Amino acid sequence: MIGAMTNQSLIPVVVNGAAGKMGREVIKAIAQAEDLMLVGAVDKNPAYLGQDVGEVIGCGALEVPILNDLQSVLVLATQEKIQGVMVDFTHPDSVYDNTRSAIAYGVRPVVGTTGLSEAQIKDLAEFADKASTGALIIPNFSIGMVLLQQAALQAAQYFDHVEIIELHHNQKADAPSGTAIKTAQMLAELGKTFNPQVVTETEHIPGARGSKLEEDIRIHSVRLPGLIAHQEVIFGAPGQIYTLRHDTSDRSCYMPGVLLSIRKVTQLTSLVYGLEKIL
Ligand SMILES: NC(=O)C1=CN([C@@H]2O[C@H](COP(=O)(O)OP(=O)(O)OC[C@H]3O[C@@H](n4cnc5c(N)ncnc54)[C@H](OP(=O)(O)O)[C@@H]3O)[C@@H](O)[C@H]2O)C=CC1
Ligand SMILES: O=C(O)C1=N[C@H](C(=O)O)C[C@H](O)C1
Repeated sequence: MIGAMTNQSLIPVVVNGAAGKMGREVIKAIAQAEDLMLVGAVDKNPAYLGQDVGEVIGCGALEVPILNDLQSVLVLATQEKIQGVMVDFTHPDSVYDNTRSAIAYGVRPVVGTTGLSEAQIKDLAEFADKASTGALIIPNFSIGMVLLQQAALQAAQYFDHVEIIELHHNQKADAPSGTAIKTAQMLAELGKTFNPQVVTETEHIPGARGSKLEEDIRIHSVRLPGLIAHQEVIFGAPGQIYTLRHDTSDRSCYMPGVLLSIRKVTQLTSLVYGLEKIL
């Protein structure tokens, strides 16, 4: 129980991508959280410009208009007594600039948008360090995915062969998914050699064997309407297959992780990559 909180003790939050699939869920979750206060909603979709974000998402007026200028909304967040947080669920093309802007304004970013390169994450980490600003980059906010990744790390102690299949709705802009990349990176960090080649392979159609990220770990991406977000990590050994699978059936599954991240980022002074590091 959080108890009676005055406006001055609430964490001010800006949501970027507020009218999108994830942004809408995040707005609802913030509106129901007693310790958070929505101070800004940003979206580039012109259909919603100037409209009350609560009305747009169907949860009743929240007295927060959807604006399209992130910088001016970040300024609003800096006028509160407590340092603000920006939650970003926008697009791979803009997430780097959005995150840099938030750090520059002293607003702590919680980044759910995928598609940042390793170099961009490194650069943002250095920028956050210099500014002593907490920042979170979380490719997947669901607890089920953290558990899958932990199980994969355990299984990797006993299996030398592994491939990843990620399956998403066909409105997804980036491939492979941020989650699949993070999963492959976590496996690679174990420092073992995966998938020793047993024959010389020829791809008669380029891409047939998927993309290869770290340590020869292949990722295969499926895009279909009807899917939300799914991932399999498949381990193979002579005579056996061990499959780990996570299925998302509703985007509400990400909200406990998003709320936790908003609260945790206020206690950080550097950038952290991955939900598993703040649980
Ligand atoms: N970390 C996690 O757990 C999860 C991450 N994601 C990631 O989050 C991102 C968003 O996903 P989703 O909500 O499904 O996508 P949507 O396309 O449904 O929503 C994105 C919203 O952001 C708007 N937008 C795009 N660019 C900008 C910008 N530069 N400034 C402000 N608003 C912008 C879009 O407007 P318009 O429609 O006009 O383009 C749209 O309204 C993706 O990268 C996805 O992979 C998704 C689910 C979970
Ligand atoms: O676009 C999505 O939907 C999702 N994107 C994230 C990713 O790229 O990993 C997280 C989740 O898979 C849903």
